[in-house]
Amino acid sequence: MAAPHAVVGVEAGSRETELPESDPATGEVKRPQFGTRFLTDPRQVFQHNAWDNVEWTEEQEASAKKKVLENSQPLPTEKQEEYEGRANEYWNDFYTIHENRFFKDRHWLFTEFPELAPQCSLNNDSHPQVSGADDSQQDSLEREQRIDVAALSLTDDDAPGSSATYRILEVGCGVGNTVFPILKTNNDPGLFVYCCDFSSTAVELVKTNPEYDPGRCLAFVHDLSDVEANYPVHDGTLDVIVLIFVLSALHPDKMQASIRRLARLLKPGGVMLLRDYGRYDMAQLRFKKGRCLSENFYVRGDGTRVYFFTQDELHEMFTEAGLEKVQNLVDRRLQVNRGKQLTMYRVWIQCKYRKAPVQPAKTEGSPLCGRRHPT
Ligand SMILES: C[S@@+](CC[C@H](N)C(=O)[O-])C[C@H]1O[C@@H](n2cnc3c(N)ncnc32)[C@H](O)[C@@H]1O
Repeated sequence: MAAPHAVVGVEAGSRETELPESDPATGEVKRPQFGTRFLTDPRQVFQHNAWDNVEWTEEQEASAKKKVLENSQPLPTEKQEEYEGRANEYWNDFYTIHENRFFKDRHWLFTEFPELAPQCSLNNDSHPQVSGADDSQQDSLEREQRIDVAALSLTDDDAPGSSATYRILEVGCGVGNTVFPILKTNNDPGLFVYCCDFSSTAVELVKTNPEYDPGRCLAFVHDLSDVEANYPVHDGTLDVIVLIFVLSALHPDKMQASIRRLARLLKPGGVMLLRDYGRYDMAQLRFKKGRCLSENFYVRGDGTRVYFFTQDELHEMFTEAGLEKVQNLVDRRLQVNRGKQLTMYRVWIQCKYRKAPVQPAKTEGSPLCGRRHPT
């Protein structure tokens, strides 16, 4: 399909100015389900807010590549080190400014990732809106934070989630855009949701949310790229690990080890779910000179960083961690601001990779005729 209009730029890395209304943390726009509206007649482009599965022309791809190349001079090492060393402080500042005002009701979570609520039918009206914390919640937060989560004894039967039968971990949970819909939608009594972020401000916002239920959920501060740090779960015990727009925030050199570390936590048959930025997404093409840290890795104006993946890169990372592909797709969307007659080409990648289920133990011959089973 030919591009009906050029991508219209706003300030590089600015989340708030993306159009139409989008999530400041990820740039995604609310929509009920993916892949259902196709633009067959370019003259119709301003009839809807978004179009699915938009095909890029060769010229469009070449022009995106050129734009990225022109803008690929990396910042000096000292700057790079500063952004790496203070990464969580920049995210703390982000959440201090935005708090949880941008809570988004992500209905697509359960259509794209039914593993988040396998036994439950989706009630689209049931998701909560987030409001601020009161003083008593703040007090209980402070009490809870005195517990060092990583130091919890994993052999302790009272450890959070120890008796659960379905365990989900969300890494880089932010203010809970995924966690709270899961808690609301998945009413399996055996469910327990662990969630972490390296921004203590974000974790505080999760814990002070009125929907936070310590009987069903544990939020804790954790740096995904610190592969030596303990998680409050045993290896081989998680059913699902969720990574939504978080891997892209890590330094590319740290991604592989982080995925390998997470893969250890999955039980056989468990899945890792990812949705993240794809190569040549509008957000990448908007970055101006002086924002590139390394190939396809940039720093935004607020100090937070973002990488733009290809499907192959993610495939390699997951398979190197011992996982097998269930899904690896690219979601190309054309977002439209009808009022301003602007078009924006978005590229996201969605992956599901599974840890191999345990193979049933081989028996020697048939029990009926085997010598090991005498009657
Ligand atoms: C773009 S936001 C996405 C937040 C959330 N997943 C969502 O979709 O709303 C990226 C999140 O990853 C977190 N993050 C970045 N690097 C991290 C790391 N090394 N360990 C844990 N969390 C990290 C940030 O604090 C931020 O909350």
